[in-house]
Amino acid sequence: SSLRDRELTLNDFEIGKPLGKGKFGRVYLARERSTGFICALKVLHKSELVQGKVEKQVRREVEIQSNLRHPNVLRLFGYFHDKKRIFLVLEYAGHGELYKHLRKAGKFEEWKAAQYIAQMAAALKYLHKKHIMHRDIKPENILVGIHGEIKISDFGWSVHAPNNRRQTMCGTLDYLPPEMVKPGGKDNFYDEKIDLWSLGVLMYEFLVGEAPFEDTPVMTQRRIARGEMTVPSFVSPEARDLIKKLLVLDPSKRLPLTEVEQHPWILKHCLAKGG
Ligand SMILES: Clc1cnc2c(Nc3ccc(N4CCOCC4)cc3)nc(-c3cccnc3)cn12
Repeated sequence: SSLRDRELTLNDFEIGKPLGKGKFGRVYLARERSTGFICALKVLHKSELVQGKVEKQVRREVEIQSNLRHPNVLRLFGYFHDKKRIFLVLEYAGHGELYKHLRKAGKFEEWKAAQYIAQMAAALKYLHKKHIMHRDIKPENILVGIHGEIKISDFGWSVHAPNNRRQTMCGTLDYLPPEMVKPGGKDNFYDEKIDLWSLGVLMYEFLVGEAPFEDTPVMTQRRIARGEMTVPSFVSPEARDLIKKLLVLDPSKRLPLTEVEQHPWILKHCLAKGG
């Protein structure tokens, strides 16, 4: 019977090397015995999820990600649990975490950054068409597949737009848009345009090697709220133009994803479709 037709259990898998650990669990290389299918098995401990009050978030991650099919979105093939743990059967991304490649390289060459941003725009367009906003776009949540293509992973924060987030968030503020850092921002309604802002922050970080508003937490919030950032002179004029069209305070004035895909900086570095 095919993988999808029956309840999976841990015995269906041979567990390989640990690939790494995330905030709430470890990821292992695994092979499904009957088919030899290689995948990544993410193990979450129920006790930790309850402590972290994230069980709802994990349920949402599973629900959302298991219905997504896109080359730049990491597949969730299935899940199962035993008394103590939840197991997510995920697509194996052969080249690991994008942020490790970014830290190793310092910053990416413009052609590579443009290809990654084009793939991110395609993935976000797919998600937004399903009224899903990711809300946590950053290098740490992007993996690299065996052919160098990027895969958005970790949908723990994604929700159906529009939304006003209740769950407290932790980790870096660098990627938050103005509408979420402004006082009262948390209780305003915001929509998928927050991912456009994060795409601009991601593009800046790819090209410069650090986030545009990186500072102390208080200063970061203030600089985001005012859109205060400078683009170094080594960044090409076309790239600077696209960054400026994404890092716009007013969400309604941010460049739509279709226009990101057709921006001269993207077309210059990516084989134009049908070109
Ligand atoms: Cl989900 C998921 C699917 N695939 C992966 C993956 N794949 C992966 C591939 C290759 C290498 N190596 C390539 C040679 O140099 C050493 C690392 C690491 C991870 N990693 C993580 C992960 C998660 C947390 C920390 N660290 C890695 C999660 N993954």
